[in-house]
Parts: sequence; C-alpha cells; structure tokens
Amino acid sequence: MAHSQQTAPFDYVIFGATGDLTMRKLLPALYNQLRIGHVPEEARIIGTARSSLSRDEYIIRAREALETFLPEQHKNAELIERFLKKVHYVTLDGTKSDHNWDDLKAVLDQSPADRIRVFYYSTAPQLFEAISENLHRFGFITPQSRVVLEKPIGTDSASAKAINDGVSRFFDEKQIFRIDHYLGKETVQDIIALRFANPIFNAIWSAEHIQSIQITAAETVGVEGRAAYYDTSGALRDMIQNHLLQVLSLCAMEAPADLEADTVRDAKVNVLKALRPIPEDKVASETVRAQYIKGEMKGKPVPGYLEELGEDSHTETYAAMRAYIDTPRWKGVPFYIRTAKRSTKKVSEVIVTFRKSASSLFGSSAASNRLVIRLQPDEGFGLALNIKNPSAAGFDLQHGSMSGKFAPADGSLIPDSYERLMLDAVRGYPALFIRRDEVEAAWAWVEPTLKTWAANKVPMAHYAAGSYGPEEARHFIATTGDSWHEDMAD
Ligand SMILES: NC(=O)C1=CN([C@@H]2O[C@H](COP(=O)(O)OP(=O)(O)OC[C@H]3O[C@@H](n4cnc5c(N)ncnc54)[C@H](OP(=O)(O)O)[C@@H]3O)[C@@H](O)[C@H]2O)C=CC1
Ligand SMILES: O=C1O[C@H](COP(=O)(O)O)[C@@H](O)[C@H](O)[C@H]1O
Repeated sequence: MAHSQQTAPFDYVIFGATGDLTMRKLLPALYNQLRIGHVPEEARIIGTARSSLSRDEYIIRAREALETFLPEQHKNAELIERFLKKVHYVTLDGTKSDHNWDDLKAVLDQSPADRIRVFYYSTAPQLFEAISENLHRFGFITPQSRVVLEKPIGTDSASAKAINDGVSRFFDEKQIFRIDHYLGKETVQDIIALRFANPIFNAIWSAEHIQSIQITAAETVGVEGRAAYYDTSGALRDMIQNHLLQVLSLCAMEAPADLEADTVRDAKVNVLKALRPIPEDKVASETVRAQYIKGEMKGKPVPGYLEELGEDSHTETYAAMRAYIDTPRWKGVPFYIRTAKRSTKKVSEVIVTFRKSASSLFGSSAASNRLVIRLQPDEGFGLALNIKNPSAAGFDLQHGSMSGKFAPADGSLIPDSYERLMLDAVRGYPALFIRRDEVEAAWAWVEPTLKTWAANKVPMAHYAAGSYGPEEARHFIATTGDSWHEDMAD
C-alpha cells in the first residue's frame, strides 16, 4: 500500500458539516494533516448543512471542535487559525434542488475548474442519492471529483444495493470511496505487515498450524447519544457486517500479488465470498445475541440498555458468530467474531491460537502458541511461548512471551484513521476503502442471521454492564473446544 504522501490542492465539500462526526473526527483529521504538512496551501474545506449559519458562525463551531477534540500535544494556536482560514460554510439542504446551490457554486468557482473535489457524505445514507443527483444536476461532478460515503451502507442486501445503485447513477465506481474507519487504523494495516513481511508467520498461516482465530471489538461505552440510530441497527449491523468482517478478510486472505488497491480488494472479497453460509436452522448454534442489563463500571452503577432507551427493544448490544471459510487454507478452522457495548474494557484484538506441538517430549504440558494482535488500545503484539522453568530439578515448562509495540518510530502518536482515509480519497487511492462487491458479499453472509434474530428464533441472552458478555457465549465457543481470550490460562 505504498504511495506518495504528496497531496494535490483540493476542495473538500462536507455534507453534514454541523454533525457529530465532522466535529469530532473530520475537522481534527484535516487539521492534523495540515500540521504535519500533507495539506497544500491552496486546499479548502467547505462545510454544508441545513442550519442557517454565516461563515464566521461556522468557524466559531469549528474552532470549538478543534479545542475539544484535538490531543493537547497537537494544538497550536497559529496553526489552528491557519486551518480555519481554509474553512468555508454554505447553508444547503443537499436533497433539495431549489436550495442554495448557487452559493456552493460561488465558493467552488473560486478554484480552477480542474481542482480535485471530494464530496464527503457525513449524513444519513438515505440522502446519498438525492445529494448525488443535485451535484450532477448543477454540474459539480467533474472528472477530478470523488465521493466519500459514510457508513452504514444499508441495513441489508437490498438497501445496500439501492444505495450503491443510487450513487452509481452519478459517480463511477472508481470515484466512490466507501469508508470503513477500521481499515484506516494503522494497526489493522499491521495485519498485512505481520502476515506477509514475516516468513515465520507466513509459513504457518493455515489450517495445518492454526487451530482458531478470534476477532474481538469490545467497548465500554453504551449507545451514548446515538440510541435512535443504534436501536435500528444493533451490534451485528453496526460492527460485524463491516469492521469485523474486514478484519477477518485481512487475516484470512491469500497473499495478494502486490499492494495495489484492487489486488488487495480482490483477495479480501474472495474471503467474504468463501464464508460458509449459516442457514437459518444453524443460527441458534453458530451465533449468540445479547443485551446488557444494569451493572457496574468503575464502581458506579450503570443502567441497562432498555432503561437507557426508555422502551422495549429486541436490538442486540452484543453479538458473537462462528465463521468457517471454505478454502483449502482454512479447512475446519473456526473464526470467532464478537463485539459488545458496555464491556469490561475497551479492546479490539485478533487472537491467533496455533495447534499444539506434535512432539511428545513434554506431554500435555506444552500450551498452544498464541499470537495476540492488539488493534487498540496499547497497540502492539504479543506471542505466547513455552519456555523452560529454570530449576535444578526436572524439565518443567512455563509460559513465556515476546511482545512489541506498533508505535511510530519517531515517538509521535498513531494517526487517527480518518486522517489517512480523508487524504487517500483526495489522492484517489482506494485500497483502504470498501468496494461495492465487498459490501454486498458481507451483507449476503450476515443476512440469514439478521432474519432469524429478527424473527426472534434465537433467544436474547443478557449480560451485566461492565462484564465480558453473556454466559451463553462461553458455552457457544466451548462447543468447538475453545475459550475466549479473557478466559484463557496465560
Ligand atoms: N458520529 C459518529 O461517531 C459516526 C457517524 N457515522 C455516520 O456518519 C454520518 C453522520 O453522523 P453524525 O455526524 O453522527 O450525525 P449527526 O446527526 O450528528 O449529523 C448529521 C448532519 O447531517 C446534516 N444534514 C441532515 N440532513 C441534511 C440535508 N438534507 N442536507 C444537508 N445536510 C443535512 C445535519 O445538519 P443540519 O441538521 O443542519 O442539516 C448534520 O450536520 C451518519 O451516516 C452516521 O451513521 C459513522 C461512524 C461513526
Ligand atoms: O463504527 C462504529 O465504530 C465505533 C467503534 O469504533 P472504534 O474505532 O472506537 O473501535 C462504535 O462505537 C460505533 O457504534 C460504530 O458505529
């Protein structure tokens, strides 16, 4: 995925510029890229939303957002002012053809006609087609334009197809950049580095040596201010269909011939298409869904999901699935995928458990080697090994480990995923964005589970807020002879 850090001048047009995502992630990401010299002097950021605001009023909000969401060590008053000079605002309802499109045109016309334009849709996906149609109607889509689509791309296969079809009426697939912010995480890209730059792993990365792979994304937060969205989504749609299946495909893909965008995406989509379907009559044994009930976190009582929501709901805040990939490399290897809100701790990690040694030298005392890829926080890796217990008597084994950090060599902070992704869209570099066929293959795999859960054919388990998850998830993983990482001996 090597490519130049040089970025040509651009106009970034953000639809949804007053929203949470823009304030918390997008503006800080662009600021930080300016700070490290990747944003050229001519670049501009043009926020749009329906809220009637002057440019000055919007800049006040943008300044507040930077003050609130930038890490202290990145704040620099002079740079913030330099960044804000690039920021413009147009009051615009992107779905209405009779709104202030002339105002947007007046701002964009200040740049040369061949200036790179990135339209970032940080709004509800139901608006994507209408906004695209208006951009087309008023002649804003140039050959140098791209569009970035925020998640969720649909709630099932049919709605994902409708969104993709809607945007594709006006943009070529090459111009469409579907965000999955997990792909922008440096540590997720480390999966590629660990696997393919290290022959010691590459050589043993198959069913012959690997017993199972666990992929976890656990969060301590609940649904915060996003209950209206989350309750129509749930853990499976919110995290597994997109982020965790992307992580799985990076863990399982065949070696790509090169790191070009479509070579890597071809390799990933082949994994998604090889996922063994989970038919409706297997959903109860191959998945677990659960909701948190009241519990305790950091010594304080925490309400349950239904209490937070204030009404009844069948939406899961925890999901676990067992996946098999029907390729020779992964024959019979279970991949366990799980995600949770209100878990004991925030952790995203991949655990690769290797098969036990075939040697009879140490009997059953040799434990499985285990590779832990810690995506966040404490980004790094660990390798659990068997070593000799130093004692004069006998030859006993004990657990040893090797570990390392994924930190940048210069001691700086790991960049936020949006930094990389927002500028890759400017560069027209789509490797870390999801191609249409990937989105649709992922929906196709999760859909029978979604339907079976929606029909309430699988009981909803419960777990206390502040715990690792429901007891049912322990039984579920034990049926294939494994246990979750937090329950493992080492
Ligand atoms: N917030 C987050 O952490 C994450 C968000 N996302 C996704 O990003 C998108 C935005 O999320 P978020 O910022 O949280 O949402 P918000 O509800 O906070 O913001 C929505 C934005 O869209 C604008 N908007 C709504 N309707 C229109 C319209 N017709 N024309 C132009 N602008 C419009 C709103 O402004 P106004 O009302 O003034 O028009 C507002 O700026 C969603 O798709 C969400 O799923 C994805 C991952 C994480
Ligand atoms: O996309 C989403 O991701 C976040 C978790 O992201 P992370 O980078 O903190 O792991 C999750 O909280 C949110 O519900 C989901 O929509």
